[in-house]
Amino acid sequence: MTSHNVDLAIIGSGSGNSLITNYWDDKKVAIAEGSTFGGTCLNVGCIPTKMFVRPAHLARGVEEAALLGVKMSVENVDWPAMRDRIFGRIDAISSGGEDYRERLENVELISQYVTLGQDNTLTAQDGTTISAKQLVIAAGSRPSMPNIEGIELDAVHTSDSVMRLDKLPESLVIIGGGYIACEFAAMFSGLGTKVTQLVRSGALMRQLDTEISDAYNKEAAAHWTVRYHTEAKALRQTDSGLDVVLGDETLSADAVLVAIGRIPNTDKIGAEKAGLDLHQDGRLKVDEYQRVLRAGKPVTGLYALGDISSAAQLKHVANYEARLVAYNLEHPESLRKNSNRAVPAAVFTHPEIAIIGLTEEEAREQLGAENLTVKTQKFGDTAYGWAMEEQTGLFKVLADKRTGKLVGAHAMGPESSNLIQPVIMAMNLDIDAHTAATGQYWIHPALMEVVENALLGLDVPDSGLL
Ligand SMILES: Cc1cc2nc3c(=O)[nH]c(=O)nc-3n(C[C@H](O)[C@H](O)[C@H](O)COP(=O)(O)OP(=O)(O)OC[C@H]3O[C@@H](n4cnc5c(N)ncnc54)[C@H](O)[C@@H]3O)c2cc1C
Ligand SMILES: NC(=O)c1ccc[n+]([C@@H]2O[C@H](COP(=O)([O-])OP(=O)(O)OC[C@H]3O[C@@H](n4cnc5c(N)ncnc54)[C@H](O)[C@@H]3O)[C@@H](O)[C@H]2O)c1
Repeated sequence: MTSHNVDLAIIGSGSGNSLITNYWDDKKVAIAEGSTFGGTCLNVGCIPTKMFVRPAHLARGVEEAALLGVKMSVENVDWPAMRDRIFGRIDAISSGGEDYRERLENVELISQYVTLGQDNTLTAQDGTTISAKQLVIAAGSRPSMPNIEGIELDAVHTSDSVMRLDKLPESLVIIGGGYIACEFAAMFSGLGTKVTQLVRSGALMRQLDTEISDAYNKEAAAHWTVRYHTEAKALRQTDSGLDVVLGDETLSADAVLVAIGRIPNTDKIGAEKAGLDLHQDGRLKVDEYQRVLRAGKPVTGLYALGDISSAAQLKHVANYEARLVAYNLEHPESLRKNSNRAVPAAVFTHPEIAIIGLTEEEAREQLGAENLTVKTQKFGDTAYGWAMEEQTGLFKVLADKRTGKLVGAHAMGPESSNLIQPVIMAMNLDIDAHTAATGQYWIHPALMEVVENALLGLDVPDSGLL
């Protein structure tokens, strides 16, 4: 039986892989990865999805062009070429990263699933044991599946498999109304698939600020079919695809995509058996230094990061936590705390959405309505918005009237994920709204003027700048 004694062991090769800095060059490290090297973001998450979003966006360009007096048509969507270009790049990056780790003398790559034992030990599927001075759990999350008849059928997909389909489905039923469902609904419908999205509640992306959520739901429903208050009761194989039973009614589709949330892999690593503290949703509990808790106390030398412990299942959060854990592993005598700064996110659906901080409802509750100032700037009321004939985009900012402190921003429209960054910067660096608006030049007539105008529209104290 093989056993390894190492200075550092890591479960998971997503953000966990970046913990292996030069500091470990003269020390022993083991990294366990039971699936494809590189984790979710690279192989089945952020990167391939956005590589599909781009061609879908181009295909949708026909709509915008028509508004501007250019008649275009999409001749052909070559799904196999698109898919092979995307995974031709991604698979090579994954296997290149794996080869690199395998070649490093100080690193032991364990290409198997492992489970936790006592005192920072791990056991692999073939019985290999790893005993580590410090251990990091970065084992991520996986798609959650509803318990309905037919869920195991071949034509039922999750985000793990739907991007590798042999051909572009003519029709697709998507179950779910969150990030993944809305990104794939926009992507497949943009490429020409007839998409029907089934949502249990009365709104897609219902956690959004209500003004943005209302605007987004209107736009989504104008581009693909959204069925609210609708649940799939059973899925049945047919000669041509699947029947999706809704109750009295049945929909037919080539394929079904399930996107109803992701569950942390704590069960897979045996976290409960190892006595580690869990949140109700199955995440590991960690303290402000990312140390894993057992009976409310941090376990010496045991850290967690990313989807397995974070409320925000986002790659920039996993990467930030990896930088923090890397620092703390290397400086056990002077640990640094998680900044707990506001977490931004963007949803690459159509139209694109970006968010940071409080919604208007939350801000009213927290600051008091009388202390809140809000401005919603229409993209269509700026020079570049005219150039684009933009009719739906919104950029909303919220601030404390008394101090000018920005407390949130919510955007829907082209390039929202980029446009929101100056507000993220102002919020993180504590720059008040008036200084952010007037303390710099804003390039004219760039689309970014949407943000300038939104900030200028707030009722906040004058910074003295012009
Ligand atoms: C379709 C999709 C699109 C997304 N798009 C975005 C986006 O645009 N922007 C964004 O910020 N976030 C996005 N995300 C979320 C983002 O991908 C995750 O938050 C991030 O990848 C989490 O990183 P991680 O290191 O915590 O986990 P992962 O990258 O999932 O890594 C965990 C690794 O651990 C391995 N593992 C698990 N259990 C074991 C075990 N017992 N033994 C050995 N190995 C194990 C897994 O195989 C996996 O490779 C998306 C996610 C999905 C699914
Ligand atoms: N652009 C991005 O940053 C990005 C993109 C994709 C995924 N992600 C991350 O991945 C996470 C998971 O994405 P997701 O879309 O799977 O989850 P989600 O939490 O965003 O949305 C899940 C949706 O499924 C619904 N739902 C839950 N159970 C259901 C059931 N049994 N039947 C029908 N509907 C049900 C929920 O009401 C919700 O609308 C996201 O929360 C996000 O953090 C981020």
